[in-house]
Amino acid sequence: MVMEIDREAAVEGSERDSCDVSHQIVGGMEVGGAKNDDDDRRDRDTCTSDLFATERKKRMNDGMEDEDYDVSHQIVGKMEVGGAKNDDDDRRDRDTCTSDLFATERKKRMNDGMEDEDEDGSEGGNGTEEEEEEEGGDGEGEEDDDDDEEEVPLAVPLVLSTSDISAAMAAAGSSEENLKKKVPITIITGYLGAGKTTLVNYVLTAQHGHRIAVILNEFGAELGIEKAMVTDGDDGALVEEWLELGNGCICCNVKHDFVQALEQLMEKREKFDYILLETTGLANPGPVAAVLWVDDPLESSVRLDAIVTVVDAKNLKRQLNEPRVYGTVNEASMQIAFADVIILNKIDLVEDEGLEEEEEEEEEEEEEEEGRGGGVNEDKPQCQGEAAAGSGERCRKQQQHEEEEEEEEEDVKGGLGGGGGGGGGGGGGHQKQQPQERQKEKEKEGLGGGGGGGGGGGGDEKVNGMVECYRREKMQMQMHKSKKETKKKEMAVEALEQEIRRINSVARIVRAVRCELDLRDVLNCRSYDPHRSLDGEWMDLKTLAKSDHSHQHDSGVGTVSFSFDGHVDEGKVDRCLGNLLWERVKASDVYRMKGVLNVAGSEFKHIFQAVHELYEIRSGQTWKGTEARTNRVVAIGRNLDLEWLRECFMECVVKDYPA
Ligand SMILES: Nc1nc2c(ncn2[C@@H]2O[C@H](COP(=O)(O)OP(=O)(O)OP(=O)(O)O)[C@@H](O)[C@H]2O)c(=O)[nH]1
Repeated sequence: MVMEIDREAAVEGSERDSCDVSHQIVGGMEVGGAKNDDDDRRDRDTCTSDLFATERKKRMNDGMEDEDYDVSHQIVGKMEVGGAKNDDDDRRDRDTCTSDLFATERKKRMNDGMEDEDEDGSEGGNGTEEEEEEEGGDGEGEEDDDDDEEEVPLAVPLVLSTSDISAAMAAAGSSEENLKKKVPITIITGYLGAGKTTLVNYVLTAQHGHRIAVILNEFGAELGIEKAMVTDGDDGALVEEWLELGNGCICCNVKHDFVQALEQLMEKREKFDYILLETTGLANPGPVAAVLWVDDPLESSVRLDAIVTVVDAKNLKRQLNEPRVYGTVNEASMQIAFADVIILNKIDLVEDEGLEEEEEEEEEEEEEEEGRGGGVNEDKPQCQGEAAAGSGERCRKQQQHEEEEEEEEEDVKGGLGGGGGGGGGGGGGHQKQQPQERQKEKEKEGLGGGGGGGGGGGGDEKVNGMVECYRREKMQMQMHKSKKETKKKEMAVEALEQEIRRINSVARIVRAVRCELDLRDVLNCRSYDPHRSLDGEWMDLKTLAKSDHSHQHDSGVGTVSFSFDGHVDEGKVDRCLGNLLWERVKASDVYRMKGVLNVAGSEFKHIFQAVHELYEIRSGQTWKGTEARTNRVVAIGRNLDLEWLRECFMECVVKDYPA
């Protein structure tokens, strides 16, 4: 089953009253005065949202759980718009969900050849002007250019089985072909100053063979600034098309404008084959992603490729812990939560803050070990091959000590030999020799007598030796220091990755400086492609969900994953997902979800996915003979309770289902 949004429908939703649309859907339904003005978007949104919520609640009350889980169908028959409209408690903007249903309806109607039937769900309902136009239309569901004559999308039952999908595919060409026709769009999000523009510039100037259109979302006052920062190349050669969205944040007040602007951009689609969308630093990518996540193979001309979140490695901790008004979520956490790919940028600026203690302890341990073993430590600087001369001071003292010893010996010998000398200083004076050898040499020197003046030369060599010793020691110290620094930095970066993982345990993390990375990490990721093998998606989904798992950041945002056995009732899972995403039971807020289901009566794995308030359940590949038919679920959101979520899903398991 697919719950999706249609951009056209969304445009319609923004251009006219959504309640009006609902009115068309349900035929004789009373919508009250909501139809009139389009100056009050909030009312409209509430209205459409409530249509959905009300219907769901009603269905539950009516004990319809065991019926066909055709939510949209039920809505057509049972919506009560008037009362629902005033439910101010529902803060969520569900207009996308309703748009989605409307679009779905229209598609289904086309597939079913129902154009001539009365769709309004109320017998004998009056056909509206729009419906009449649609009936007389071309059957392709094309929008009429004239606003006044726009088609009205309708809600209908939608149960996509594999055969439905195959049929749709066959009608539209193969999925691969179709996918190619769609323009991929990558959402680039990230906190203020994280490096989003740097990434856009990097992509634009790299070799990838794409003709790229860039969409920039800026706050009104900044309009033009962001564009000026993007490298456009000579004569604008690097950017095929621009789209600037001002007047606010794309995730809230310019969402509708965005959809419209995107439509206009798509009219020039022959000029580009890839879109990069850079959001403002404070954007919540969820609603935008939901708008773009149009998964039907027939309808959309764009496909959401991936949400790429750029993270500022230097400031991440501070940003994640920035206090927020109670009940609201830190944008930085949200952006990480929604990500398919996270670029941990600016790692050149990562400092080893907070690691001193750990590091000192480590150092102490090393030294202790050294003291115990007395052996050579490769990391430690050594003086002229001497083992474990740990510091310049030690080197100097050791050398001084050896020199003094030598001088003493020489004095004695000089006295004995009667002819002073020191015999040439033995090439540097502090070379270590076996005592016996040294003794022999000294004896020779003494016996040879004379040789005065050689001592001076020996002194020079000693100085040279000292210099050489210090030079080597300095080099070794530097190497040691840089090794230590690299190690500390590595530990600091790992700590940041762990922090990210506590929020989103499944996104791919790519480290970068100035966003220089392998372009395959950000382009054509196909993160939302239902035909892609599960192995490649949210990389750890398979392994992650094998055992129950719950990570949560201090902000309350985190990842939970679990698995369970049994055959599930798809309809129940559908309702379960609806509840989780729309009802916010137990104050939970699910941002992203993915999973594999073992659906009763099906030989196919069913893959479900949720983004913001939209979700889909699709049948995928067949279960292999030897494969364990385990249900697996991964969810990212706020205040997620593993046990409770697990229970919700477990309730969907069909009891006594034959093995
Ligand atoms: N040292 C360092 N600086 C970086 C790196 N990446 C980006 N910068 C710098 O960080 C600053 C902000 O980068 P932008 O790309 O403008 O960041 P942004 O996310 O687009 O910023 P806003 O649009 O203001 O939210 C610029 O001065 C960049 O040159 C990096 O990896 N290391």
